[in-house]
Amino acid sequence: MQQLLVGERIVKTFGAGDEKRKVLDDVSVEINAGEFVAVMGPSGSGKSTLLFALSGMDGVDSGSIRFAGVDLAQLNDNALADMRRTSMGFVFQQPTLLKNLNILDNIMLPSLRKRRTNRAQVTAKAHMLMEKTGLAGLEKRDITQASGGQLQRVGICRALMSDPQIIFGDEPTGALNSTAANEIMALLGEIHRTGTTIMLVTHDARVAARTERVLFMLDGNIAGEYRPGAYDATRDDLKAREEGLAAWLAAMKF
Ligand SMILES: Nc1ncnc2c1ncn2[C@@H]1O[C@H](COP(=O)(O)OP(=O)(O)OP(=O)(O)O)[C@@H](O)[C@H]1O
Repeated sequence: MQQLLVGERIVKTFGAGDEKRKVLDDVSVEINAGEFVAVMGPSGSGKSTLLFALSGMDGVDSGSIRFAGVDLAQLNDNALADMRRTSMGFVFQQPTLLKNLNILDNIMLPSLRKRRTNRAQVTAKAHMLMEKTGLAGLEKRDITQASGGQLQRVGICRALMSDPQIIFGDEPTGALNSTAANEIMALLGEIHRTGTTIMLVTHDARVAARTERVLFMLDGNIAGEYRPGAYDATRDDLKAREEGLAAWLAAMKF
């Protein structure tokens, strides 16, 4: 399989003097094109920091990050922002949406900010994504009137507008009840099946069990990895995957 994202010997510290803390401590990681990866680990182990570093949202002290063969350190701020906008999608625990815009406009907004935008094409694409993600009919709905699961779908549609090669998710199901979380994971599974690479930080073993590879972070490094199996798991073997992952996490003392 072809590598899409490669982090080598990443070190990242926060603070200074006595407060100085190495949050990423010589982390190396490779993500292949088309993979579905979860990052788990105790609170404060560096999961979000790793995600931010790999996506170029935050700089690192040392080490290298290559995305699609491009060393992020070689890009200036504009080129890096461009790469994030065109090739990466981001889904957070709570999507940052504008309250004075309806669902459709929230999905379209980042795409309309780009130069040389064809509004009709952007609108058609937003409608297509809303259809695919079960939001059809809610175009004009005020976002204050949408459920948590619907808002997360809006965030996912927005992330998909640029046809990203990779989607980074930081606890994308963290604010949802289990039904909505399952629906969002099913949706991410469908997106993955179309070839999009996905990397999710999650505390939820049921979420991680639906991915192909689970990285376990401890004290700023990857302490181990587990493969629940190929993604196209049936409902029947999901339970077995969850049990297998739970046993592995217990062995990792999580
Ligand atoms: N901007 C920052 N400035 C200072 N310290 C930070 C900053 N961002 C993160 N940290 C610290 O780095 C450590 C790792 O944070 P990070 O958010 O990566 O952990 P995490 O594993 O994602 O945790 P959680 O599961 O609680 O979200 C924590 O101790 C955190 O307080």
